[in-house]
Amino acid sequence: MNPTTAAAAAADPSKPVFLSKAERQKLALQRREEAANDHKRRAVDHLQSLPRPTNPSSDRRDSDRRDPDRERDRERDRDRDRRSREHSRNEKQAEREREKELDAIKEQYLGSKKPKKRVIKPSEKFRFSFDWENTEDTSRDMNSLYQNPHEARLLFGRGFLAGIDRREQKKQAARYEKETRGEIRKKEGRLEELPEEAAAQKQKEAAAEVYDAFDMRVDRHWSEKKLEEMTERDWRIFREDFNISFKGSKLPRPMRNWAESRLGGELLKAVEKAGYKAPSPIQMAAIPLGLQQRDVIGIAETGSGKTAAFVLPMLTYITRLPPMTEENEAEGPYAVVMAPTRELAQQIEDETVKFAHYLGIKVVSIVGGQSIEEQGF
Ligand SMILES: Nc1ncnc2c1ncn2[C@@H]1O[C@H](COP(=O)(O)OP(=O)(O)OP(=O)(O)O)[C@@H](O)[C@H]1O
Repeated sequence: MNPTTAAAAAADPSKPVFLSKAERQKLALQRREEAANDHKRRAVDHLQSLPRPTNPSSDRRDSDRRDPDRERDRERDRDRDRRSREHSRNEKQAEREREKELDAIKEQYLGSKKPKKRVIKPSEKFRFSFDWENTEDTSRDMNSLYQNPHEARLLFGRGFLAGIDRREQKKQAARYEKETRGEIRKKEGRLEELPEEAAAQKQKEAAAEVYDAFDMRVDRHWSEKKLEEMTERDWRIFREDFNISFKGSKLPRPMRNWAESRLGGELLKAVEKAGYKAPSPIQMAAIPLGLQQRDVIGIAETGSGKTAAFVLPMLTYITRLPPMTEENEAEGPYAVVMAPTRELAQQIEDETVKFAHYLGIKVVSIVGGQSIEEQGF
């Protein structure tokens, strides 16, 4: 406002006063500043009027400060709780350790009982399974032919079904025959059964009560059978009788007696002369394998005839080799048997000599600690 206008306004306030642009801008700025200040003041007033948030810890601290005894008591309680918790935790830990130790002892003495992993056979794994059971099928076959399936009657009651008690089948057949005869009689208008029919029926019923020769048939023992008559079952019983078990593939049958062994005639004579009436189980099992020149690990108790079990096939093999002459004698012995002790070496020599003697085969045992020249000749 210039001095002239200001003076004029002061002189007469009711009169409109001309304000220049600069004066108007200045006035507007002043008004805005006042409004902003006013707004700020109101906001501050509002904040101060709000309730102040209380600080609990500071409150507690204040009250604690006021009551230190109570705080000490509380601290003591907390300490006691902590100690009792620790104690029970330690006890539980000790209990667990004791149980573990007990389990370890049990496992050592009773053996572990780890559950075996069940191996699912491929046939079980890939078996096709229907979504429903056969019995759940409630649909009825509309064809009456299939509603009452006919029970098979083999050869009009004369045959037998496998797996079903033969006596039961005979009784059923006799009953069926009686019923059929009755129906025929009715059709023919006869009331009474003919005496021969009644007798035949009685005979049939009586026969159904007893086991016939076929039912009672008992298979012969393997020892009464020829080699070619032996069945798988007979061989199984034979192996069980002599406690013979094998591990390996393409195994030959064990020999049941010396006659069935494929030892040469000379050797069989030697066996007879040695007084070996029947082969021992290890000989039954190992000699056929030895004669096939297979590698064998034979396990049998001491004194069970293991020596003859490998010596006899060895001698059989040697008899097939060309005889020893001046030309080939330097090539070495026909066979070498190694033994872990001198006693065993001598024992094997004695046993081998029993048979080799008849075949003209020379046997020597060579042991450590003695002159080789002395032993070789
Ligand atoms: N089939 C047989 N019949 C009768 N006696 C036999 C028969 N086979 C072996 N013997 C005799 O049985 C005795 C023991 O045989 P052998 O020494 O071969 O047994 P072993 O199983 O080798 O014993 P070890 O384990 O002590 O070596 C020998 O005197 C032997 O002559």
